[in-house]
Amino acid sequence: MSQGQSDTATDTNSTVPMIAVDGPSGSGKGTLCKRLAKQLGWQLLDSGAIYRVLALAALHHNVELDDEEALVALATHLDVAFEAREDSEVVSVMLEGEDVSKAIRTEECGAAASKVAPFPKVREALLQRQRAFRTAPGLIADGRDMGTVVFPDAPIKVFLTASAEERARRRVSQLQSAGQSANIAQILADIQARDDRDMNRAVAPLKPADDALSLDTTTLSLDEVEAEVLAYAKTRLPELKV
Ligand SMILES: Nc1ncnc2c1ncn2[C@@H]1O[C@H](COP(=O)(O)OP(=O)(O)O)[C@@H](O)[C@H]1O
Ligand SMILES: Nc1ccn([C@H]2C[C@H](O)[C@@H](COP(=O)(O)OP(=O)(O)O)O2)c(=O)n1
Repeated sequence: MSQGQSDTATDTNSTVPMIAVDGPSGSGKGTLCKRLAKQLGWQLLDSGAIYRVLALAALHHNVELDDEEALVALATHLDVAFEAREDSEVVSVMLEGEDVSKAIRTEECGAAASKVAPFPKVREALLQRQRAFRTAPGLIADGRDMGTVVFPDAPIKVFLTASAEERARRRVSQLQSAGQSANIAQILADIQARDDRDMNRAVAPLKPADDALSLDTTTLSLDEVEAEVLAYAKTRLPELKV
């Protein structure tokens, strides 16, 4: 099937084990998923990076963030690649051959990604590209609709939450460690605006799948979150080697 065509509700590689991790910005999905992928030796899908790259491509090509048809054309032909560097664990995100790993991580790009994401045809155009990541030995998928739409038959689904205030504090420390200045009130407002857009869109809204483990990480350390998710994963897939 070519990208952009509609598909049935399930993905095609449903025998490959996987963990779907969804949740709002700053709940700890990215950090948890990187740890799990390393621990299990599985593939990693950072679906948010794909939406961020699409938003960046729209800015580069002067496409308005509300022009659905133009965004669909961009999404269908999006020249995005995830390149592992030989000398480190870092994965570079490439757009049209250019390393955009840093450019896509700004709060502005996150907000722009959340604005291109509500369009149903845009999401459909990116569906197969995401499902193609489900290859042996397994997949850790990070996003908003991994457990509900992209991989509804994932055997393990986790939904991370944390209070908006805690998520804003985490984002501020993250930006400060990267040498950037950050205003907590502004970051909190950005997080709340993004939550509102992501949770209230008509298609693939941010919400836990019915069969997901919901975990509030507000007062948990990263180690505690990882341990709890791995313990849960073992109950669902006893053959898991951890
Ligand atoms: N449970 C936690 N305790 C403390 N810091 C956390 C926790 N989870 C995530 N963080 C930190 O918060 C920041 C945002 O986490 P990240 O994994 O990027 O969230 P998300 O992918 O959900 O937006 C990172 O700097 C990360 O190290
Ligand atoms: N599966 C996904 C992943 C991200 N998105 C959209 C909505 C999000 O606000 C943006 C950015 O997602 P990303 O996961 O990179 O953002 P955070 O790291 O959680 O701040 O993309 C989506 O609609 N569906």
